[in-house]
Amino acid sequence: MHGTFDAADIAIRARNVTLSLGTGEARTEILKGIDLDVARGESLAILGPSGSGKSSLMAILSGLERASGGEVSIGGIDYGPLDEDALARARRGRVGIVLQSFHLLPTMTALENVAVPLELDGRNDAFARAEKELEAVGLGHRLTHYPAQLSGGEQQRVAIARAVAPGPDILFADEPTGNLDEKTGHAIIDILFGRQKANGATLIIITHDPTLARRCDRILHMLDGRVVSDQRTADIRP
Ligand SMILES: Nc1ncnc2c1ncn2[C@@H]1O[C@H](COP(=O)(O)OP(=O)(O)OP(=O)(O)O)[C@@H](O)[C@H]1O
Repeated sequence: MHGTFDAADIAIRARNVTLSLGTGEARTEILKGIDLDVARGESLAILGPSGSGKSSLMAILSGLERASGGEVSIGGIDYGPLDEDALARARRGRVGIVLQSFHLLPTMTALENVAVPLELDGRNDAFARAEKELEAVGLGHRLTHYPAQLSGGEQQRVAIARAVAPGPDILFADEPTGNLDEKTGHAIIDILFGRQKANGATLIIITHDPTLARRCDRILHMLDGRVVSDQRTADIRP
């Protein structure tokens, strides 16, 4: 396995992570023992067929969901003993997440969706910063629109602006270009990689796009709840 680093350089560490969901006969083993170290500042693409467990792994690594077994630590903090409040506090401002289903608040405008989390974090430049982030994703003209008044791709871009606005140490994105045309998709990816470089952030992207995967430092392939290959992009032949 690639990715064995000094403890201080590790952004994410997972050991024998398992996830089982459902009860009785419907109980399914979704993750079957994942071991993974991701270095600070590294970019990692997760590829694999539908249902292989990519989103489930991201949910656990980002702290949105609890593993059934094993250990997960982010930036040296062990998630296991933390209660929900402590976990939320540990993640706030340090972990940015862009999910497939955006999770925008329907009663807030695009600007408020990005600014309010910053405000809750105690930043007094929340609205100015949110406006800048929305301009960076090409939505300067949609600040006062509500999610229902935005296209899927525009909602995607609001979700990305919201995730990157606090300058997180670790950025997770689940198929960030899935709803975007090719040109907008490339622009969004440039923003994600730009942020990663500028902040020395760690970037983890689930994608079905091999070209996007190749822009990452490292590519992980999943199959049936397991990591079946883990390669540095520089070692992959063209
Ligand atoms: N709450 C649940 N109860 C039971 N099974 C679930 C639940 N959530 C997800 N699964 C199953 O877990 C497996 C992995 O799902 P996951 O969404 O992690 O896959 P994925 O690789 O991200 O797929 P995709 O590329 O389609 O998004 C799937 O077979 C899915 O049906």
